[in-house]
Amino acid sequence: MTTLDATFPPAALTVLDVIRARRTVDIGLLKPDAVPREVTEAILEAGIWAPNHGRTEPWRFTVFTGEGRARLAEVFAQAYAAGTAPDREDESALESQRARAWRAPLWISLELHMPEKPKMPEWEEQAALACAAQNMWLAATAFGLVGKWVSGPVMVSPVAAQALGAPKLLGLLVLGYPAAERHAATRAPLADKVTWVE
Ligand SMILES: Cc1cc2nc3c(=O)[nH]c(=O)nc-3n(C[C@H](O)[C@H](O)[C@H](O)COP(=O)(O)O)c2cc1C
Repeated sequence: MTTLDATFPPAALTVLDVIRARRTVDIGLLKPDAVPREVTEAILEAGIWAPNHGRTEPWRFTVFTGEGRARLAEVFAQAYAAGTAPDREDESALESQRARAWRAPLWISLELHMPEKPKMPEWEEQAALACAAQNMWLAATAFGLVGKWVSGPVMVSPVAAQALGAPKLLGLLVLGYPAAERHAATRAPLADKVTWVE
């Protein structure tokens, strides 16, 4: 993104600022402080305003917070166990899967529900859910939250999806207040990615 132009409308400056401020931060760098319910609801509301082709609204979210994270801990353990050969499974690995759920105050699952009679190809429904995820991440950023979209094998496991009652899981958004300064980020220059035809 180029330097912001102070003559841009205030709303544009705010949105562009929030987009630039969004940062992926490891769960180890989050404070344990809970995210207020009204903030979480505003974030979810941002999610459902994402574009979706054919008004299919293919997203469902499960919010894990507070003691509810015990359920998520079990989902992680179940998904991990299902993806690990029985002779390689060990109790300490299962425990660290469970412990992970408690290391962040807020988890939002990204569940894909294709319509019964699909009107659009699955990639479009996945793209719509990704737009919802980004909307939520940006709204969270505006509230001073940081976090990560997690999509490792456990996070997208069909076993985890089934435990949540979802046909497919595209991972989870994990959010919390930052315990440390935000790190700087870089992107390749715009000129490397854009072709102008004028
Ligand atoms: C679909 C998707 C899945 C991601 N999954 C992971 C993940 O499993 N683990 C991880 O550390 N980061 C994950 N990320 C975050 C990227 O690593 C991160 O966006 C990238 O490093 C750029 O950093 P930034 O988000 O701070 O700009 C994911 C991002 C996207 C869009």
